Amino acid sequence: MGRRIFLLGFMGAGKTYWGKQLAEHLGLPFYDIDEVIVEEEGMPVSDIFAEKGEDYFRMRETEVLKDVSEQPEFLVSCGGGTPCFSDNMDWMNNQGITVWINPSIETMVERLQRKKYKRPLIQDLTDDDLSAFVEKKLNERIQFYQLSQKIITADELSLDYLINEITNA
Ligand SMILES: Nc1ncnc2c1ncn2[C@@H]1O[C@H](COP(=O)(O)OP(=O)(O)OP(=O)(O)O)[C@@H](O)[C@H]1O
Ligand SMILES: O=C(O)C1=C[C@@H](O)[C@@H](O)[C@H](O)C1
Ligand SMILES: [Mg+2]
Repeated sequence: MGRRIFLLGFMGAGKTYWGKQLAEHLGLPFYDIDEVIVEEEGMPVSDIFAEKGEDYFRMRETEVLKDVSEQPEFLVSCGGGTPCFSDNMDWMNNQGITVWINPSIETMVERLQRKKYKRPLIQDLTDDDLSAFVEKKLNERIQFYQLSQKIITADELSLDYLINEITNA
């Protein structure tokens, strides 16, 4: 089984939520790219965007991705945009198994409504605008996400199901 795993997908897909549990279960070192950047920068993602700009964040995201993939084994939870910038998607596909967590738009929107403030791209949107934004942005990003080696589309996931899917990838 591949012991170098990248979870990717849109904001609210559950990359962080499932990544932590999967890594613990599989006994793999866990890295959440957003969390590593926040720790290194000493400020939340929304402050990095506001104070240093999105381009700076994207540069740090690529650096952290490449740093963590130096490890022999890992489970990496990407940020929502990680696969869509620089050569990150090709890089990940060459380094390990890429798994796209792709629940329905409704599910992601519902989750994001509760945690908007953490995510600079959506923090100023009304709930009505959020759904249209997710649909449009997901459409732009699908070209990257769909290069994943494994695609998980079920809305109701369980740890056992995910482990089984990833083990078979
Ligand atoms: N299967 C699930 N059941 C219930 N809640 C979930 C589930 N998956 C995720 N959540 C919740 O939805 C929210 C978003 O999930 P999470 O933070 O894992 O998304 P993400 O894919 O890491 O997004 P981002 O790209 O913004 O980092 C969190 O509050 C999380 O606890
Ligand atoms: O989808 C995105 O572009 C983002 C997702 C989050 O994980 C963070 O990386 C940040 O809020 C940007
Ligand atoms: Mg996350």
